[in-house]
Amino acid sequence: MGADSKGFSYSHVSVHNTCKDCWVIINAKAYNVTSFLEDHPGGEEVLLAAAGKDASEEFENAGHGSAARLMLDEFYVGEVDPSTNPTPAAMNVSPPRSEYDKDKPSEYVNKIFYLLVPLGIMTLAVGFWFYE
Ligand code: HEM
Repeated sequence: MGADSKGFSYSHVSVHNTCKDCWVIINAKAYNVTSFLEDHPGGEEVLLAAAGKDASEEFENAGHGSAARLMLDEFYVGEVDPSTNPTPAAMNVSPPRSEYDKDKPSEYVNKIFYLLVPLGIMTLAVGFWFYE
């Protein structure tokens, strides 16, 4: 199974996930970084953790500079067909909001409420004090 006109599938890349055969996907391109594991300035652990997977986000988040981006060419093995991506995140589909996120607005409203109640009581108390 190799790269056809659409490139490698995600499942093809996912089998290259060991220290002796390590590929990563960055921006829909597959890179064979096996020979680079020991030399990677960010450590081999991070590359191994991303082995066989889409590491686009991790790559961007690590703040790689132009040197790192230029190095990518050295390890390029082919395009990856985005339609074979098993995770929706990389296909730019935002995941459904979790239960936790759904609670967020009401938590915020609660906090304002807790602040407003003592403030209201204080205003009333000061009002009574002045009008007595
Ligand atoms: C083919 C892929 C990669 C190449 C060629 C590469 C190359 C480099 C290079 C040259 C640096 C030194 C700093 C710089 O020039 O920007 C670096 C740093 C770093 N890389 Fe990568 N990298 C790759 C993939 C990754 C991935 C997938 C991750 C995370 C999962 C990662 C995490 C890091 C981190 C955390 C540093 C910072 C190290 C520090 O500042 O101490 N890298 N990488």
